[in-house]
Amino acid sequence: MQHPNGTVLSTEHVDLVRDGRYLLKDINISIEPGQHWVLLGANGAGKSTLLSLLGATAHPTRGSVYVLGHKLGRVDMRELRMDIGHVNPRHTIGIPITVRNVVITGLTNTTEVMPRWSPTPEQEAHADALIDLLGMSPRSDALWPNLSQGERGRALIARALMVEPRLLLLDEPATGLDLAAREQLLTALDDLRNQNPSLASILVTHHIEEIPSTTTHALLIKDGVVTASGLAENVITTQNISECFSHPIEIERRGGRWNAQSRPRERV
Ligand SMILES: Nc1ncnc2c1ncn2[C@@H]1O[C@H](COP(=O)(O)OP(=O)(O)OP(=O)(O)O)[C@@H](O)[C@H]1O
Repeated sequence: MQHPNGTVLSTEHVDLVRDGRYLLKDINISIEPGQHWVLLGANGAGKSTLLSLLGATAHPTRGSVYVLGHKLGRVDMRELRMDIGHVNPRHTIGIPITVRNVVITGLTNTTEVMPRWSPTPEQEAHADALIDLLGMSPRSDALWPNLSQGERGRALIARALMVEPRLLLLDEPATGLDLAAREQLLTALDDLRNQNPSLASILVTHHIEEIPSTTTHALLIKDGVVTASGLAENVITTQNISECFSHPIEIERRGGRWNAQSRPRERV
């Protein structure tokens, strides 16, 4: 394995081509422990495609991707994925299992608790601690089909954390949440990051209001090309966001969070 303080993730001149079309072009990023990135871009910009490379679920057509010290293509991707927490709100669980068991399945990366397998008391205690961290203790025994969208989102983050990942990937975690549920989720993320100073994370969204205040860096992507990347306060600006979304948008930052408002086009 690699040095504990090493770069968590990096890409060098990465292209991803499908059916003769560039979905990603010349992507260069480097993510260190303790950094929390947001990936912003319009529909179809390439955010999920980039996340699938960074989460070791796809290979680049050209260039190199290093995840947790391993170069993709020279490592067992399945094993590598065990060290990455991946939160996908579209994760499907077809059977009625409890929140606690959903979280426990993070250890085996399965949709149900594996037959003839049971967690150790330490693993059970770890699951309970994560459920508590995400504010889900009162719903620990609730069945998955009976959970609200917001409760599911928080349960899935706890599930992703079971393997104590060094890298947490969040693909539009606030999708479908109402205002209160979104705010609870963002607070839970901020708490999680404060309690795990070496954790690195990447959050994908197209909503500026869904960026947690603990975000340190941002990457803007448009048509598969990075249009800006670096410290969040330098990247999430009126000019950069307007260019990335091809629309005049006014950006404001208040209390660590960002707001976006359409800016009327200037008359010519
Ligand atoms: N396997 C594939 N083969 C061909 N094209 C693909 C494939 N996967 C994605 N695409 C295309 O690549 C582009 C980027 O898709 P991607 O899902 O990464 O965008 P996104 O930024 O996550 O969009 P959204 O915000 O709508 O979720 C889209 O035009 C999509 O249709």
